[in-house]
Amino acid sequence: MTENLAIEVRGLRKAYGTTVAVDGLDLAVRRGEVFALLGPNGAGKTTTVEILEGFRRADGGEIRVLDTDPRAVTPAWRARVGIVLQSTGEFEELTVAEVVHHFATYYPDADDPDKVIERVGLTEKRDARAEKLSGGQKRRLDVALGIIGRPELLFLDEPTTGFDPEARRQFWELIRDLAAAGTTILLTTHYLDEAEALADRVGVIAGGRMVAVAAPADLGDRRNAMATVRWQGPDGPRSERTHTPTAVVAALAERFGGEVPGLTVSRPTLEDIYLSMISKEEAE
Ligand SMILES: Nc1ncnc2c1ncn2[C@@H]1O[C@H](COP(=O)(O)OP(=O)(O)OP(=O)(O)O)[C@@H](O)[C@H]1O
Repeated sequence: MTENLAIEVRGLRKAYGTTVAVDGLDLAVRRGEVFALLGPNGAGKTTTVEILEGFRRADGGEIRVLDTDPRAVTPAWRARVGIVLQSTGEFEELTVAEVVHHFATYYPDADDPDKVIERVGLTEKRDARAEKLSGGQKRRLDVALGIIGRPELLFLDEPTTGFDPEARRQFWELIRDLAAAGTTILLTTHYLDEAEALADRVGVIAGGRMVAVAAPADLGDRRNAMATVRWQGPDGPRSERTHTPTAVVAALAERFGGEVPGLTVSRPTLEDIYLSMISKEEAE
């Protein structure tokens, strides 16, 4: 398998009874990359991620995670991988500081627990019991537990669900810091702006298969998608879809003899592209 890949998967398959959750999925995540998995509810994202984490057994396929098949993992491999699941909450009685200090003892080269508590923005809550935390604060604690072992590879399953906008921005900064320090990150998210803000590449899963992989700016040939030019005409709002928005704007500027009233130029957002991709897949 290829050396510079943190994750390499070919032909992954997993069924639950007659439900085929993952149906021949391929995935390659480079070392040091932030990779976001997108896909509708039930597409197979969590199943895939949990197989990569060694928590579920695949029915078939070749899988390498940090050069190891997760069907045969060792404690040494576990220590190199950080995991933030969709929900935890087994440590309700302990304080934030106690939980994080406790988890630090599991790892050979753990980070400083107080530093980690600060990084996730829980310093003010360090002595609060986990059961007293708000939903978003619990999620931050989950993230602290995912990164306390200084993982080479971090899995984040819908990490910012329940975060307020400020907490989300802080979390994004944390992810950028981790990525800048060389951590490979695989995240699943339903927030397209999050994928766009964080991911080097996104992979779209539909019906248990990978249907597209690209940088967010390139997904679905987005860079070359038609632009829409809008402006305020004498009789009301006007718009024109075009591959050459600059030429349209130049012509408008000439026609108006200067500033064009209400001028905007827009291209499809990542969400627009994603939704059209998914509806095409569902139609097939
Ligand atoms: N433990 C299980 N037993 C039976 N079926 C399951 C189980 N886990 C998942 N499935 C089914 O497998 C399919 C894929 O589910 P999965 O949780 O992997 O999707 P997902 O992409 O993570 O969805 P979401 O965005 O809702 O989290 C779904 O049809 C789901 O109902």
